[in-house]
Amino acid sequence: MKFIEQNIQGVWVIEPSVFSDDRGYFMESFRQSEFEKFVGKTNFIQDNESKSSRGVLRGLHYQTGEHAQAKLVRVVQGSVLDVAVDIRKSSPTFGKYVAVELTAENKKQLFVPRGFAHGFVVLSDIAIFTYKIDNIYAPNHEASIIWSDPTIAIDWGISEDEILLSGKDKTGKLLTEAILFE
Ligand SMILES: Cc1cn([C@H]2C[C@H](O)[C@@H](COP(=O)(O)OP(=O)(O)O[C@H]3O[C@H](C)C(=O)[C@H](O)[C@H]3O)O2)c(=O)[nH]c1=O
Repeated sequence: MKFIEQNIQGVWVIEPSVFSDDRGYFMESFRQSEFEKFVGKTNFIQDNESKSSRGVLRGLHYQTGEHAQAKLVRVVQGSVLDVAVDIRKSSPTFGKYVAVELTAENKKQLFVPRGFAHGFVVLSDIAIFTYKIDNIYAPNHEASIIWSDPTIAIDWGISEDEILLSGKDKTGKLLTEAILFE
């Protein structure tokens, strides 16, 4: 299992070791001791899964204040471009983002720390997205930043007319209006 810190401190790409044979493959998708050696103490308490079709963009989401969530995300079918945006006002990388293609083939995972907005866009016909979070779902403390925020200027890798959004995501706030982290 390889841990590669990204160009924003605290954001990690994890590449599990895959053992293939004539039956298929085996891999450890998560080992707490290894994870904590690189990323630090994290207590994941909830697993989520979503299925989406090509062009669906879920994000940019986060939970505010003490309800903030760290996420360990991966794709088990298809492929997505996954994006984590630093929205901590005091961070030297405030407003900067990491974008990584996560696919069922490359088996890459992305660790998104608390203090980040997170989202992904589906690049394959179907994508099944599964992830661990370290703080319980708090619907009254959810917030969204619009996917097309001009200050962040994310290159999603697909044309705007292909993007499918929920009603909530169509009304995400600009970074300049959003509730941020210290
Ligand atoms: C997130 C969540 C949702 N729900 C229910 C609430 C709605 O009835 C339904 C769909 O929720 P939503 O449209 O917010 O799902 P996503 O757009 O996939 O939201 C997620 O998308 C991006 C990628 C994220 O990083 C967050 O984990 C999360 O915000 O599931 C729950 O019951 N528990 C939960 O933890």
